[in-house]
Amino acid sequence: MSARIELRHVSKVYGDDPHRALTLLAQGADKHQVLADTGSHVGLYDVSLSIPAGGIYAIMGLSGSGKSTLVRHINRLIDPSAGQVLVDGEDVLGFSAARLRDLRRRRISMVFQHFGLLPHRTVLENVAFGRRVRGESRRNAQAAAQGWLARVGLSGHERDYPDHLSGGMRQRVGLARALASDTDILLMDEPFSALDPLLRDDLQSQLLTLQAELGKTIVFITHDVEEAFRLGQRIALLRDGRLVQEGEPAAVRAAPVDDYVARFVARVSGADVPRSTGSAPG
Ligand SMILES: Nc1ncnc2c1ncn2[C@@H]1O[C@H](COP(=O)(O)OP(=O)(O)OP(=O)(O)O)[C@@H](O)[C@H]1O
Repeated sequence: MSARIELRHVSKVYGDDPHRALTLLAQGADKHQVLADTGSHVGLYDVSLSIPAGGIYAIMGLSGSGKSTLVRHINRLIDPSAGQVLVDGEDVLGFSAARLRDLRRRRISMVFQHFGLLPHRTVLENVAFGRRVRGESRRNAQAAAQGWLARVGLSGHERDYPDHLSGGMRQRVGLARALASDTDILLMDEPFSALDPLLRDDLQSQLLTLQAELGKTIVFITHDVEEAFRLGQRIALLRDGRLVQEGEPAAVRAAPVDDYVARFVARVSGADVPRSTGSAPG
């Protein structure tokens, strides 16, 4: 169970006159010029990429580079100013309200940095929530939730409230909730960024194991290049709303397209960083 995702020439401008901004961008303006000229913020510009089914796809970039904007297009929390977003070859922009609801309930779940848990519900209820919303009985939903809580090491915390848990435990609840929803796509927006390094390492390992076992399509946002290289079977690097480079980590490491990418990959331990732009491997 998994799903393929494709973005075709996706642009997103936050502002009143996206067409003017897009015209300026097409003429070569960058997001700073567009902001100065039009007052609009460029979230993404002309991003095309293909996310294969059944793997972890890491999207990295500095703060404001457009990572969250990109993933929020996949479940249409954001609609593009231009371009197409396809899930398994179908353009989600053409979906009816009912199909969109179905997409969000049955096909795509999200894990956020700040957990997004329901504070007045227990851990078990939080994890069972997605299944309950889909109409599953309480008994079945909670049985499934219990199983996922055990998988992420939280057995015994079913009746706790999120506020009583540490950050790492809350993030595990978020992960269990997404997995319990049994969607084939997981969108993860900086899920481990707030955690200390050891916990983060631990959760990264767990995510790799779970992905290998379950074969989900995971889109994982991070500003941490080491995390991107550890988790991603493919990685994409965004800068100022543009896609700078995309590919398998080894290929990106071996041949960064420019100095900006080279500086990024130099931070990955063991990286063999070419000194000049676009150098061949070795
Ligand atoms: N609702 C919004 N209204 C106006 N501008 C926005 C909005 N959301 C995002 N932006 C702008 O779009 C650009 C990309 O933002 P986005 O949040 O996608 O980046 P990001 O890489 O996820 O950053 P971060 O790591 O800080 O979350 C930024 O310049 C941001 O200010």
